[in-house]
Amino acid sequence: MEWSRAGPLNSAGRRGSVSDNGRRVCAEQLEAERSGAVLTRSSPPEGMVVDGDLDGTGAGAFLRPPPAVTLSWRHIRVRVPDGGGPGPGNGVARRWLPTPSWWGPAAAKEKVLIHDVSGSVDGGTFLAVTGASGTGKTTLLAAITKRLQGKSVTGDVLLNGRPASAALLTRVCGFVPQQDVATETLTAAEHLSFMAAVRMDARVSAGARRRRVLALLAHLGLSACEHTRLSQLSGGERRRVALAVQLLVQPGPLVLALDEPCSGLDAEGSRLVLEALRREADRGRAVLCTVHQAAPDMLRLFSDILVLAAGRVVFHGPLDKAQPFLAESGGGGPAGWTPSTPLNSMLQQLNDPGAHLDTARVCAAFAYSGHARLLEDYPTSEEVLARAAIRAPDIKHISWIGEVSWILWREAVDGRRNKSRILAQLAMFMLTATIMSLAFMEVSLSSLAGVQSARGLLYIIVSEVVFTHSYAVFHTFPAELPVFLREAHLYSSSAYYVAKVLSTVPRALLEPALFVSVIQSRVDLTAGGGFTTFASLLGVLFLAALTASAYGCMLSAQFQSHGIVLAVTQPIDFVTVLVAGIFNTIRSLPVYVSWARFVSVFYYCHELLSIVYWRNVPHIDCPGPAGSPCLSSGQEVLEELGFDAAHLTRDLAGMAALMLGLHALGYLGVLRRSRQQAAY
Ligand SMILES: Nc1ncnc2c1ncn2[C@@H]1O[C@H](COP(=O)(O)OP(=O)(O)OP(=O)(O)O)[C@@H](O)[C@H]1O
Repeated sequence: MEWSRAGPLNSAGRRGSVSDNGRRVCAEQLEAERSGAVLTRSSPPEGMVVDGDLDGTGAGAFLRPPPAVTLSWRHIRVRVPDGGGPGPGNGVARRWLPTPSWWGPAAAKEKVLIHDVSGSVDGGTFLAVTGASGTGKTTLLAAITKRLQGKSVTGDVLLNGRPASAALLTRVCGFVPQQDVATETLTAAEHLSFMAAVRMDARVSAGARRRRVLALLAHLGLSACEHTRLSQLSGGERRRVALAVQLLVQPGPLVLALDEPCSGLDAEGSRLVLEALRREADRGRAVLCTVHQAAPDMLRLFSDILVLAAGRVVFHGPLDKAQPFLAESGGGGPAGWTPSTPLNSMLQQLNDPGAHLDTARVCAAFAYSGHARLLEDYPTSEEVLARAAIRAPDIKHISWIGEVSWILWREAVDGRRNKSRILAQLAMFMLTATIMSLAFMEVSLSSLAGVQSARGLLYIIVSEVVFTHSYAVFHTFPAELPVFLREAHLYSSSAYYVAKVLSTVPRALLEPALFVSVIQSRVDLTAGGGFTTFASLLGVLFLAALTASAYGCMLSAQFQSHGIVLAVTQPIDFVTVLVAGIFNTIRSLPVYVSWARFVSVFYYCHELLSIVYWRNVPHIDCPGPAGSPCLSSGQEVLEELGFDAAHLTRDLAGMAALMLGLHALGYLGVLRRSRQQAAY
């Protein structure tokens, strides 16, 4: 098979013309914009705007055509440790357990997902990466955009013939994964506004950002969904919102890579998405997307196709060359392809494991074709090297405070949309307070029983506030991890952590205040100490709620799953409650246990509340028979508990230090996560 002179990789051939095509389109559009003409290049669906003021600045999208770009990859090989094999030796267990012979032979050490794949895509090209499920389409897409983590990847990725770093590719190559994750309660416009704020140049005004968002929504046929929550969008609308996010920054990504943008969509939804992508390619971007199965009329939207089978290339080249190549190299085999077999049915057979095709034979035919050699040589050809080196766009990022503010804004919107859950939690908290106030309203300090009840009440307040505020945030980071990892390159981890912590503050202030106010309405929590004592109690509980929430943040930032967080907290809760002076006096604890009180929010809070309460009780009646046990003052109660009124300042400082220490650990947990798994 010989099509090298007409092939896409030939300097005089189609790739050159596709790329030129992209520039030509831009020039045409520029001319049209100048003359005020309306462009209708690719017949958009109704309601979809092809052109317009996409940058929201009045300049028009095409005044800045993207530079000519060629993304190439050479000898890409992706390997993973093979965790398969017989017996329970998979994954973590394999590393620690010996492999007894009865589990069967040891499994191979690694599995190759992508075998020495080379290829290239120019600006102006719309490349379909297709193949059966599990053939490595997603892996290849992630490898050539350097988004792949945790797998051993070798080979080169080049931009205009020069080696491209992961950082550069992150900046110039938009990547839309198959399952896009976002804050689901936001509307399409809100989500885009947030993304515009953290992605676009900080010098772009808020008004221009807003116009850009609206123009993109119109451009992608999403104007009707402007105020629809992401969770309520259809699959196709959702994909187009994800595409809009990638197009926010001008001049936009030179390369757009999308993993299965049509998965789960009906024919109409797929058409809308692919047509939108086609237009992006027509503007000079290199657009690659994986497609599991594309109907013939969808396939026609692509200019090039890369067919994979078991991590090897079956064919990579212009769409119109695929059918003749496959007919020739696969002819005579069990498939019985002839020159008239439609490409679509060939692809279907390739995707069907039941067809038992000898894909190795077709792959070999491609590997030994002159075309495959051209694919390897093309990235460093004179034509490609003559193009300007690609540099990351000079974008001024918003300030750290700006990042915190925008993340807080998103938290606030999310909170507003979840207000029924928040109100239900508050109502339950208040119900608990009401029940407690009813249960303890008869408390009188004129007997030992009354003293015990007062001690019990203080402890229940401590445990209610601490448990509620720590458990309330256990889910925070595990639940948001996918969103955070997708966005980790858009804002700093510290801004994210600080915003998440700040968003817990209103609740930590409001709930204890309401809680003790409800109890105070029936039971005197000040022991006659008046407003000052009540304010002191509140202050202690605010600090305790903030520290408990710091503990929750720390634990949830360390572990990926909410279930693990709940499992880990149990022994920690047990020890920290044990040393809080509730079930035994502090004095009775052995040294090797009692030190734990200095990291126990229960201990600090319990001692502080006890000091604030009992120091107002100079005298307690001891009405029982002479010689019966008696605590005759608040001071004696404190001593009995093992507490000391002189610890007031020490405990306040200790609790504040504990809070800061827990947040430092929590932040380190978030930082570790952001580095371990980059956005994919
Ligand atoms: N970390 C890993 N360890 C072992 N195997 C892996 C790992 N990641 C991916 N694989 C395997 O690599 C192969 C390619 O996966 P990939 O997701 O790239 O396929 P795909 O062609 O995109 O499939 P689909 O169309 O179903 O999305 C699959 O067989 C998958 O099970």
